[in-house]
Amino acid sequence: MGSSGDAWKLKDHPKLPKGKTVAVIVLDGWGEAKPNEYNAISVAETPVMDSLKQGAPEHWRLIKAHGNAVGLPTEDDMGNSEVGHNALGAGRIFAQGAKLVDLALASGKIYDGEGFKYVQECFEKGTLHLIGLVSDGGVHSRLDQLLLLLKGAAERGAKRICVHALTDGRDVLDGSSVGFMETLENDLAKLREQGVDARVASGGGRMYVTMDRYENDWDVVKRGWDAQILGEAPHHFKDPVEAIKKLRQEPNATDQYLAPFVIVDDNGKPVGPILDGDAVVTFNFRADRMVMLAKALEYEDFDKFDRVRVPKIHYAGMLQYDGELKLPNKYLVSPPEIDRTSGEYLVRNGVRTFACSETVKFGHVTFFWNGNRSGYFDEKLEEYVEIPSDSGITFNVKPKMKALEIAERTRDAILSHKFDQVRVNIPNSDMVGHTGDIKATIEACKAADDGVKMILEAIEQVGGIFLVTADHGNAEDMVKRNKKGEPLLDKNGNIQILTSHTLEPVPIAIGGPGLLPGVRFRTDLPTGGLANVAATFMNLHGFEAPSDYEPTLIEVVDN
Ligand SMILES: O=C(O)[C@@H](CO)OP(=O)(O)O
Ligand SMILES: [Mn+2]
Ligand SMILES: [Mn+2]
Repeated sequence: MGSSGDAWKLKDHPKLPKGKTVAVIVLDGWGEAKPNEYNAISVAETPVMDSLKQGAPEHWRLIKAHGNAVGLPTEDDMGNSEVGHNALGAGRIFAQGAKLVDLALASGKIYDGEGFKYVQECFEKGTLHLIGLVSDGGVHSRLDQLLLLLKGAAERGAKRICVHALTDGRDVLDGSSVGFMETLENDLAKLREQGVDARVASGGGRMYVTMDRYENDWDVVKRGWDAQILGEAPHHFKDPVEAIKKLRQEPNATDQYLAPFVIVDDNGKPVGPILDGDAVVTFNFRADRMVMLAKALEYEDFDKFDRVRVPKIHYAGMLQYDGELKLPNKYLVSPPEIDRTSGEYLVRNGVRTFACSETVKFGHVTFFWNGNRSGYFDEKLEEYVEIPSDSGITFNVKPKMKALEIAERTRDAILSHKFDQVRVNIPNSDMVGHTGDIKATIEACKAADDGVKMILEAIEQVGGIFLVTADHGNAEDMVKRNKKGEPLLDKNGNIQILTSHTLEPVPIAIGGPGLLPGVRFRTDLPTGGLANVAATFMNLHGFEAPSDYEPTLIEVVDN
């Protein structure tokens, strides 16, 4: 595609005009649930979002943001930013990494590919290292996939295997890392009985070790490098379950922020630094938080931190994390091929596009939005602005994050009249929601609402159109619940805080002075989801969406 201009040409919408400035606002982690004390969004002062809701059903409705609607394996899979922004930007539902890996493992095809063969070359003499997130969250990785991969690799000749485990507590309950590590240890023990020297070699909390994203804080990746590659960490343990239990007792320790540790033998020597001749697989399927480590492992010219020692390894990702950068070069499962995104179509039809967020979500409205592709389609027509995020803090400390700055830059972009589409991600409800701090999350939701207000005011001034939605739920439910929906208590009688995303639907609202009076949400698409949004805003730009896109959510009635 793309060689001929005609292939990209979008049909004019029969009724809707071109040339209106359209603001597409994504509130990250903003779902819809019944008001109650654990619904930070309902408790927070959010006059703008509340007023949009008054527009239901014509200009406000709910859409699905989890499970099959975003290409995840089951309806029990909560949504996440990767699949959410992929669906929003691509306008179609693609089988996502989680599902593709499931299929490749079930069919055994994962072992037939070039990627596995490449790592397999090291099995005779070297160690196979598996680095990734150990939980059943299903957002970045899944423990059951890791266990299958361990078994499969052992059956195919791996004699020595080291797992470098990152603890979660963000997609799953805080404290659950102990149980996941026990499960992993159990399986490793079985492999040891079969004569495979299989063990955990290092660990640390995902937000403090390895899994930074969008180059917000390279120290995070360095801490992982030191533990995983060099075998150096401030804490030494003989047993990984023991390690987690002990480190969780440190002040403010959580699964997400657990200090890095290495496992040592009876002589105090690290059991699994990564050495020349070893194989490495990063087993997360999701891209954003693996790209930085992949760069450190793969790039010869790398200057983000001193790697000290760069082992000669055979490295493969579970997936290729960045198709444009071909990073990593080798991978076990081919990623979804998300082509012909709305971003590319609109730019190729002359829509001048501005995208903005702060660092921790910047790639969401650029990279994920554009089908896991970095960079511009057309530099002359696009501008992507990244507001630097705070680093080295948990976001409950500064719940306003950069919402104001994002809104200001977006307002200025709208008022400049240089853009036809402005697209933003406002991260507060998600990033602060993940800390589990309800009070801070309430402040975060207010800050997000203030940000929306500023952007809508600018749209008002230029006679434009807005579309406000979210990528998945988070802040609308901060407590773990039983099947009846009642809050669950822990053994001390405290509520169990929910730090993860949810299965809730998300709102979508349209409006602004540029919206023709006859435009309203259709009533014949009750199960609409995030993938229906792209066709919707393409219409608002005056175009018909390509015929294979999920249908638009709007219709135009003659008044
Ligand atoms: O922080 C992240 O990596 C995920 C949760 O694991 O959140 P989001 O999908 O909203 O980016
Ligand atoms: Mn998100
Ligand atoms: Mn999130």
